[in-house]
Amino acid sequence: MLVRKAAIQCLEELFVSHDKADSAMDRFGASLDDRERRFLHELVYGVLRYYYSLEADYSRFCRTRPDEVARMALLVGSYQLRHMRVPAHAAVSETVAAVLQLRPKAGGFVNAVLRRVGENEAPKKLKPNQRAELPKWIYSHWRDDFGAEQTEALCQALKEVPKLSLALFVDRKSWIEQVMAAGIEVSAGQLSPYAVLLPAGTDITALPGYAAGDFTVMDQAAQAAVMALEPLNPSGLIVDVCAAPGGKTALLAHRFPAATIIAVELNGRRIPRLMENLNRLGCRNVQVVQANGGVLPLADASVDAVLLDAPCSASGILRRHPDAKFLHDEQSVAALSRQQAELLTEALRVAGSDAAVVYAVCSIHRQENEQVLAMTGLDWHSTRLFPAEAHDGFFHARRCVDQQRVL
Ligand SMILES: C[S@@+](CC[C@H](N)C(=O)[O-])C[C@H]1O[C@@H](n2cnc3c(N)ncnc32)[C@H](O)[C@@H]1O
Repeated sequence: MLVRKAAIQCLEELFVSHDKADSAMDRFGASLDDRERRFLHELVYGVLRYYYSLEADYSRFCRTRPDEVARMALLVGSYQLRHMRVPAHAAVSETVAAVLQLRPKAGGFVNAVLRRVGENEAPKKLKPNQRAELPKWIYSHWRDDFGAEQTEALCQALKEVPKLSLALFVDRKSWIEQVMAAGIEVSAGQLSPYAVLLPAGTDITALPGYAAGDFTVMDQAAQAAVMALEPLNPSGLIVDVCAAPGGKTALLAHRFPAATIIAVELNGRRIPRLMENLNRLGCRNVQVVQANGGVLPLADASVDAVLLDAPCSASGILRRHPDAKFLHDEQSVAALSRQQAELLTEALRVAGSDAAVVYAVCSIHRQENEQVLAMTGLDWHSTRLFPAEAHDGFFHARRCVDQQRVL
């Protein structure tokens, strides 16, 4: 009952205060033990993944619109009934017990509706966005931009639990052999020579080289953005703008060991983790600078390469962060698009005319992809990776060289 109560509180926090799911779980799950925290995670993430079909499901039995606590409880209860192997009577009674603690008056209503959900099959007919488990606005944009078939496939991929993807900083072939010898399923990723894929839920602390910092968790689609950066001078100056928590900085540092890398991060609270990660991963050629990527403390045309991994709406990684679909709307995406263009303009200022420049975001919305590039007036070679079984959704673009900057 305690876990269900925490799940209802986390979801309410997310929907009312727009807090991220992870920070809400830290707050409301603080007193839970490890097993309970895993259950809390499953409930909260499960509801966020299947929100639209769950809402369509229980709404059939509501005559009035439930208040927020009751609504969250109906989602948590319906998720257990439809997607978990919790006995139906426990799913209902434990969820109702949690509601009685939070909003006693809503207990009878939640009980009656959840019982009806349990007695009936899930609705067969859902609207396209409900089937896709997406807000209407995202579904319509994607269907218009990518077509119905591609949208269907990528939405299916977004419902799957993603594989564990690592960036490995030691010889990949022998590491894979070692892991296979231990009876763990593992394969090389196709998008980066550093990538390895393991089953979801693999305990990374049990993998070889964990203590030595031989790898970091990073989706191979994100690694592909780092691979796209090809400076003419691999021992020159590389700037990584928007660097924390430092996954791509670490990959850059290992890929270009003779280069000097400046990792720029605005948020001071994220810098200790960035430094800790770089230290743990043995990156000796990185200087961390706290600065605004929109006003870089660097002269014009002074660097050999820039990677800009801009803040975005995370639409490509919804299966890892299903809360992101509720934390953004069309207005916030438009604001992000403007911020991304400003950061990119500044990245181009510090890059020499023959410097390598890569723009990257973990969102696949055109507003955060091609529309941002269009604002530079330059030609770009861009790659949009749709979410798939073996990787997240990601977008990266490399500036085509041999062109004058038009600012
Ligand atoms: C997408 S995350 C970067 C992930 C990182 N590159 C990695 O691979 O681990 C975006 C980061 O940009 C930072 N950020 C946001 N606005 C910024 C700005 N104006 N200048 C510099 N950093 C910024 C955020 O604090 C966040 O740490």
